[in-house]
Amino acid sequence: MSASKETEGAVAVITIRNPPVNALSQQAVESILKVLKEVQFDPAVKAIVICGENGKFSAGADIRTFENIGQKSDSLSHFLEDVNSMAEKSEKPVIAAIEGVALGGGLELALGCHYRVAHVKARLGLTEVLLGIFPGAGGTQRLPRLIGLLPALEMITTGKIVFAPVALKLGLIDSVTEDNTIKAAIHFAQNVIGKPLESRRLCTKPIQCPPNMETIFNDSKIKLKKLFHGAISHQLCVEAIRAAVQLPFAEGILKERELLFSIFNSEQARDQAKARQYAFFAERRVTKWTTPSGANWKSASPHPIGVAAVIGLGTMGRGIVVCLAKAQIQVIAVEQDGKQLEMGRKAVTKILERETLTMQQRGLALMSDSFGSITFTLDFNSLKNADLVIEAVYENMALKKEIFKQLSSICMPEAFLCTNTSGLNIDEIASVTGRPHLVIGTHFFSPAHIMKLLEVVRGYHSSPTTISTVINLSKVLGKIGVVVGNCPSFVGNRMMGPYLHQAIFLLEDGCYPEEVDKVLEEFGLAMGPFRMSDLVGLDVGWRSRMESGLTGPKLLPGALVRQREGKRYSPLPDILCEKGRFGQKTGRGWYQYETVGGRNAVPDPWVQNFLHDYRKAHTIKQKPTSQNEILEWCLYPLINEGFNVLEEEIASGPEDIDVIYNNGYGWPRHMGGPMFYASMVGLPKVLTKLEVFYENNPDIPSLKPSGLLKKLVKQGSPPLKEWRSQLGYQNSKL
Ligand SMILES: CC/C=C\CC(=O)SCCNC(=O)CCNC(=O)[C@H](O)C(C)(C)COP(=O)(O)OP(=O)(O)OC[C@H]1O[C@@H](n2cnc3c(N)ncnc32)[C@H](O)[C@@H]1OP(=O)(O)O
Repeated sequence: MSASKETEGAVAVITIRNPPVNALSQQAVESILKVLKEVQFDPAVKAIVICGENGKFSAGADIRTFENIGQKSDSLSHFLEDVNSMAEKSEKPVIAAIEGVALGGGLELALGCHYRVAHVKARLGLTEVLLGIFPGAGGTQRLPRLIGLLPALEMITTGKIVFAPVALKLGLIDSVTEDNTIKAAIHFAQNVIGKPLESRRLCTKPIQCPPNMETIFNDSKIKLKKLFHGAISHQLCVEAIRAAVQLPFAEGILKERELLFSIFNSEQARDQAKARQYAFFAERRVTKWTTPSGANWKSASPHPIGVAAVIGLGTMGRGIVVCLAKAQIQVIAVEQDGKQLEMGRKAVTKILERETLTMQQRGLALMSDSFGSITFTLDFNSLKNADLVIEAVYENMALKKEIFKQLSSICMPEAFLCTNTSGLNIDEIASVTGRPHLVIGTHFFSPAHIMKLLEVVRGYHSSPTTISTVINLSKVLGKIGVVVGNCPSFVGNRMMGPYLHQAIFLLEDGCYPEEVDKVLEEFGLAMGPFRMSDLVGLDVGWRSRMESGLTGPKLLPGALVRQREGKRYSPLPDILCEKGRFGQKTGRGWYQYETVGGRNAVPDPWVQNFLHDYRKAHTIKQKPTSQNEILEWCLYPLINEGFNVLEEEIASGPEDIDVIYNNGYGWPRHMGGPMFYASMVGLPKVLTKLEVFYENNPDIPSLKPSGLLKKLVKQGSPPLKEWRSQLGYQNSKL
């Protein structure tokens, strides 16, 4: 953890060294300061280049030291600003040579330099806000001065990362190179020796501001509130940028400091920051997967995938083809019906065209000159060339088994066979093949080319190599793969079950869909349960309930309307489906939409009358329900199911569940994930509430508190990072 200096003629090169990403720890910053001072006073040095070791400039402050949030990151920013200020005031030109990443404090350091030279593949951003804080080392004051108010406002308030070509257009950097960045920066430095530096010092630069600034700031705050719900740091960013506009630089720096300090002084803001930082490390933690049998990420090496095949070109299949092609993997896309194949081809081509445009706008055209080639075919035999096959036909066990039987005989003996299912039994599918160890579940989320989550479902026989290969593939696809066990609905959807039932019971008891959705959306969920159900399609669950005899022709005669096998049951969604109200796809569901396929959910008087009549018919008394009761009634059973999932070793740790919810189910990151949220609320409180709920509703089994939750409370509610040790994964070799 140090910074070192070498000289190249009259140019001193300071290299930041703190593997793996040259994070700016206190020690690293001290070291940079020391070397920077040294070269200032060395008469042989006429210019200074600052770079990072191993192709990475710096990923910003060392987040590992933030655990003590309130002291460390706050003082670290002040300290880093001292370095930035020293570089800025230097009488010798200082050039940042940016390779890999310049993020957070890393970019703030580069902003303190007089010039910035970056490699074409470098990524730059002030990402602090995504960790619940904001740039506190001059970033909010310097960036608007460099690139203008509006682009700076966007970058700082959203944590947006830009690639070097875009950074060049924005004026964030001065030069882009495809060659050796440090050499290019040294060359650049030699050319600017002796040139006046005053105009290069951002602290002296005025900000170009549009006349309607107040409107811009207010609109920005409203937009951020919608986008990030109750997240405080985004709002504070706007205030800091307002200070940059209204105050001289030195006073702006003080205001930035004061606002950053206010985060550490507010319990809510501090909790949000902790949640976001936890979410960051949870995503890294899940890559170090482990299984109950003791296999883990270290015990197997992934196989590279050159050719992948996708069977079925419905919505999911098309999305999967797109993400494989974008990762430059050669794709064989198979359909059994000519018309479907043609529709699939057109849809994939259209998505890829859109993606190309987006990439060009993000300045990525240079890097993605080609997608992986795609062969669209009706010929199943072409699958013999694939290293890995992803079956993505609709959810029907008989059909999937038929396909896997064929795959077993057509594919190379070492080819991996994946099934894209949201809940079917992986072992049953694997059982028809001669290679169950190479069979695994890959639960993609819709739209598959956009959603980051991939639930990787290990079957009983899935080998560590198979798991490792698919986890590696998820990374290649830019996704986060989370290894889960094989049980009905796996982790995410299984936990959704009790949550959705609870929400529907609220409608029986007197609430309306929009009321329930509002509470959960204000909590921060991307969509409330009813808007989400309308988006997914109410018919999906209806079909599965008909299949399992809960409703429809298979329902046993004499079954009570609101009970199944002694458990509370609500027929409300079944009735909606019987009336053709499937959600957005039919223009009517829990809400009404302007058109079939419309997205703008409007409360529907028909639903309100229908609920009113239903309650009357079943003599249900309308109970007043507070916002807090709605929240606890819906979220605590979801969390409880999370504890069951952990106890049954379906998820290997709370982080796995939280990563699934943050990336697949629109859980607000500033709440960390459902298990983190439970730990913040306090396990005794969650348990007590569940006990009361269950006592009053013994016909709802999902309210019965999980054994693991009770055990943890009995043990004095240890912190979340210790829960894993209470699970059955003791034989893990981590
Ligand atoms: C000085 C105070 C002022 C400013 C405040 C800040 O700067 S806050 C920090 C802002 N920085 C960021 O938000 C960057 C966070 N990191 C990333 O986005 C990615 O890690 C990155 C740098 C793009 C690299 O991604 P990649 O996929 O290549 O690797 P991975 O994410 O697995 O990271 C590798 C290991 O490095 C650890 N790590 C990454 N960034 C930091 C960091 N800033 N501080 C500490 N550690 C960091 C990461 O946890 C991985 O560790 P491992 O033990 O291997 O899991």
